[in-house]
Amino acid sequence: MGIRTGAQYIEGVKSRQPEVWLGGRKVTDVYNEDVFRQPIHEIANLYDIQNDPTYKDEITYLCEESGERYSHAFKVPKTYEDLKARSKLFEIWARATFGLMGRTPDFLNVTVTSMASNTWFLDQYNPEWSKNMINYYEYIRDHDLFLTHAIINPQNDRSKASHEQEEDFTHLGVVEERPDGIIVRGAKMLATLAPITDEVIIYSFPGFQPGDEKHAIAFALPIDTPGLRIICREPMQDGKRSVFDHPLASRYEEMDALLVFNDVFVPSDRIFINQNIEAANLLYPKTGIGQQPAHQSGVRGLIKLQFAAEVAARVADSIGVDGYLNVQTQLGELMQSVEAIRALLRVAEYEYETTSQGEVRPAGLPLETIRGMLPKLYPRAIEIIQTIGAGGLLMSPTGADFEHPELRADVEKYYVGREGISSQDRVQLFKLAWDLCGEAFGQRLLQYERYYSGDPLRRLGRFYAGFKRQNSFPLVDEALKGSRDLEGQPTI
Ligand SMILES: Cc1cc2nc3c(=O)[nH]c(=O)nc-3n(C[C@H](O)[C@H](O)[C@H](O)COP(=O)(O)OP(=O)(O)OC[C@H]3O[C@@H](n4cnc5c(N)ncnc54)[C@H](O)[C@@H]3O)c2cc1C
Repeated sequence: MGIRTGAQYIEGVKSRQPEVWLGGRKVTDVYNEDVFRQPIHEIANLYDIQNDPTYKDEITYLCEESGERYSHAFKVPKTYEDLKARSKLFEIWARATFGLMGRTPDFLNVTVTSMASNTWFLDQYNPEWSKNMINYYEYIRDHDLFLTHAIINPQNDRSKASHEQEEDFTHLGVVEERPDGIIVRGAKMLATLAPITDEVIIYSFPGFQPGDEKHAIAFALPIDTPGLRIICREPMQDGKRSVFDHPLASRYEEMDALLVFNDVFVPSDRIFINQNIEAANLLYPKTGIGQQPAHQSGVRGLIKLQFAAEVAARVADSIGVDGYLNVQTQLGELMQSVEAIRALLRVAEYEYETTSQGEVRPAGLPLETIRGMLPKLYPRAIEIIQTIGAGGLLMSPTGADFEHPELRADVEKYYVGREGISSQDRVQLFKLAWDLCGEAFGQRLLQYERYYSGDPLRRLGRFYAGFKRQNSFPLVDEALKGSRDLEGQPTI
């Protein structure tokens, strides 16, 4: 089939009935649920963009083998040009949501592509798993499917391994093996956008310990598989708020969910790892699924940071405070943050690495540096918007106030900005800023940037340990050599 349109994606959503729970109620019609409707249309827009003649050739490619056109997210990069083409896809899609939707289809499409192009890894354990992975990649590529993933165990007792949790199968695991598959029970988190996706893929961050065998699994299923329950977090908006009052929250809410598997059957051909601790722990580091999707996260994160920086600058300008040195230094700091991330991305792409299989990956060090820096730079950007907008962020009237004949003159007079900025312009801008920096919606966006790719603290610790393994700090050796006399003896 090749690339889908937005209408085809929506058709898919309408054709399914996943078990979705929202605020204590079972959702019977996902498409017509207020909270999901707009996000569904935002995702549909992405599929339409890839069919738009302006972008089509840039962000999709024609596969010589099948004669079909696929998204660049499904292409295994073999050259620098392939990486750049993929980067363009990430950028165009991220711009369409201002980087505010993190788990757009490209993220997991790249992840599965990376797993499938490194099946040498699964081959070592079981060639069937490897074959399943390749077939699954082809299936989601050919049908252009949208996946969610849940790779974290629920946050119960983090000081204990999966098999040590108070109750058996709190963490997802295999309860029964059958000739044609496995039955799984337990929970996994944190599946962003799950209710409006086509499929779910389950794998794990490394961390399984001896005794965790039954939990060490990886597989994929249709999102409406019987027994799979999706428990949504409390929505950040009700889906009915006006676009004028909540220009971002009303459009880009990415629902997050806990997945509960109530004795769910996983057919043999959808199993990628079955009860193998070593394979489950090494899948992440060995198959490039840290590095390749981090390319998408880096590009998307850059757009989001750039958006926040622009909002801060426009807020400052609109009320005439960007001539003050303290405001200028905050805005300057933000612009430099954006430039730093942009530069890191370019280095990651330019200094790409080629695997022994000939797959090209953006360089790991600069990508991981982005992952380390964004959890600090993005919250700082939000703090700067809060500081510059100050009390005005809380003072905006509503769209209904503008429309009321008795109030109209007041709201048009008392909410104007600097000369040339009308009341409505200023209020709209401040509402946009408040969605980003004040609303629960904005707080989730911040939490996303901190945690979307795991705990940033432990990542940073691992980054240093890895750096030390590969670097011997030769400059210090060189400097120490200088403190020796001409015969090479240490000087005192
Ligand atoms: C908005 C959002 C969207 C997300 N979307 C997805 C998604 O689509 N799919 C998905 O699979 N995941 C998703 N994630 C989950 C994300 O992967 C996890 O939040 C992340 O891995 C951190 O795990 P945790 O939240 O369970 O925190 P925990 O691991 O429980 O950490 C809690 C605290 O304890 C500390 N801590 C815990 N264990 C240790 C330890 N061993 N050593 C030292 N300190 C420790 C941490 O530093 C942290 O301060 C999302 C997260 C967020 C916030």
